[in-house]
Amino acid sequence: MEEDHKEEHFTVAVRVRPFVARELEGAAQSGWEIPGPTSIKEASGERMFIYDNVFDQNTSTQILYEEICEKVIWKALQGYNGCIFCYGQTGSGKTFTMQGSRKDNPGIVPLAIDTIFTYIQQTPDKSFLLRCSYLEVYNECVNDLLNPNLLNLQIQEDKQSGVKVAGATETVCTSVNQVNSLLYMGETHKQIASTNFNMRSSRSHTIFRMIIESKNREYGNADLNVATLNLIDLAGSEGANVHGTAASIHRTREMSFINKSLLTLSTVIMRLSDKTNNAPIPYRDSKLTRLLQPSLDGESKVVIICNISPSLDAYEESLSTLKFAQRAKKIKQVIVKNEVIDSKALITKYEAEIKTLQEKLREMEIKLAEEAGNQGYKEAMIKMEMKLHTIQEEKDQLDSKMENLVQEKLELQSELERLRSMILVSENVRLNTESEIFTENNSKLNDRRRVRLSVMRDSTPGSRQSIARISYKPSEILFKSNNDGLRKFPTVDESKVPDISDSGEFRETMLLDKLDNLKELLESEEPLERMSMMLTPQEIEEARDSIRQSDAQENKEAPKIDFMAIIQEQDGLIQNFQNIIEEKDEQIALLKDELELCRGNLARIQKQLKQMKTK
Ligand SMILES: Nc1ncnc2c1ncn2[C@@H]1O[C@H](COP(=O)(O)OP(=O)(O)OP(=O)(O)O)[C@@H](O)[C@H]1O
Repeated sequence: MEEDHKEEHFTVAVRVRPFVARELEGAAQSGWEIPGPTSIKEASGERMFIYDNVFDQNTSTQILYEEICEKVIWKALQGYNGCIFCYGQTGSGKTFTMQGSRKDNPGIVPLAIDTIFTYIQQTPDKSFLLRCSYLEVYNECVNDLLNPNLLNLQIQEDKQSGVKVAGATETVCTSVNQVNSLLYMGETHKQIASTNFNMRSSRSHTIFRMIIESKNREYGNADLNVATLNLIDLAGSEGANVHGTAASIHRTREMSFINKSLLTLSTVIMRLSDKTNNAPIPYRDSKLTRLLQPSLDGESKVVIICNISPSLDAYEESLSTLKFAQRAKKIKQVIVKNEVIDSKALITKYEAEIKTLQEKLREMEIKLAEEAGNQGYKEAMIKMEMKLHTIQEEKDQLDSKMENLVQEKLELQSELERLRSMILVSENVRLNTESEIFTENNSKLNDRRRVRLSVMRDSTPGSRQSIARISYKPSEILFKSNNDGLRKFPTVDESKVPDISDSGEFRETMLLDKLDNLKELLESEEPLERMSMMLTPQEIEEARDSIRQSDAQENKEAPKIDFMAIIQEQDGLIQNFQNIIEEKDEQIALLKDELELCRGNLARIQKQLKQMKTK
């Protein structure tokens, strides 16, 4: 059940009716003044009372209803119990306020019926069930006003449905007219009698009860609310001397029951207003308070309208009513909403709640998926950027490797060119070698060649490649050694040296002549001395050493040079270079493929990244 603490739920109002004809016939002296909308004061004294509302003689029931009653009806339509009752001495205007005159001054009951049906009409998303009963408590008996045969009905109580009148007629009403018919029928069965103060005095407490069931159409029986609205017209209290001697025993008995029940009501109200008193509240002391218990002990929105006569003649009764209202004013009420605990309705309600929760869950799942998607997207971006970076690095490395390979290839090609030029030199040598082999009769030339080779060998020990590195200059012969750079020997008169570009045997003869001359020069001391102008002392010494070594070698049998082997070795070397170049070419081709792949990946990843960033 849902509690509602926000509003004041126990409203106490005072209504002062106008003077009636009977009173106007007399002095019609006013006993009360109404200084403001919430206060009432003794006309001839200083006593003043404050309530939630004080309505003067000129206030219509319609205004009173709208001010304090309509909200109770609205609450009942939302599932909160409501109770409106009129309290006051006989002839003070209770019935006028509660029932009114149907045409000119409708009372609270018809106005409430109008409100209920108008609301039902204007609320298509809800369905309602309205059940009406009309009861009276007369001489401590509960009678059914809708069925005069149902008298002295039993009040039953259980935790589930609260206080109920067993067997009371409950008529399902579907229209205003139907309810009005019921009211009319009930009033015909009411205990009415003539009193000194009222020609048609209600001798019973009447309770018009409407049970309003409402449910939201969408959820079936879920959210089924049931509210009980009690609209009570109490019998008027009377003083013992009211009927005077004319009062019959029957009327005295009536009066006794009325006063007793009103006294009990007054006690209950007093106890409810005094929270310091923990004694049980005497609801059971009267049928009226038993029936009103659910409304009074905190389950209903309650409005008490205390009706008084304006006349000074009724001062004591009016004062008594105002005191009762003062006690009631102290009651603090917290109301609760009644929801049906029917298992079927509960299942439907839980199903509706599950459905709502499932929808919420689905919404959350979608949200989470979107967030996860965003997260995944971010992670994918980071991964791709890292991959892009790695591929970029790989590409740079491949570029640099490729550059190195191309450089190596160029160097190799250059070396190959040089080797090829060597071949040319070797071929020349081969030609000479062949002439050496096949021209046996040219012994002088043969001797000279032997000498030349000997000199060359001595000058470049252990290196046959150095032979290929011999270079000719007009003024000197240079022997380039792998180990110690150049050894320089001066030639004879430069002007007489023929142009070495001349080919053939002449060039070789000239060279051999130069060598012969050099040898001769080196063999004598004198020429060496003369050569000192041209050579440094160290060079002269080196030349002498060379001659000595040469002499020593001359004594031995000069080894025969295998020119074919040298040439073959050169050819092998060239072949090796060619192989290496081919290998490099293959590597370059592979690298090119890899680079192409890298470029493709790079472009793809960059495109993906661009797409992701534009999302
Ligand atoms: N506000 C009012 N304006 C005009 N007439 C009123 C008003 N209140 C009451 N009356 C008239 O006063 C008379 C007594 O009113 P009513 O019958 O409602 O008193 P009551 O408190 O119900 O009395 P009882 O307890 O004896 O039934 C009626 O004639 C009624 O028309």
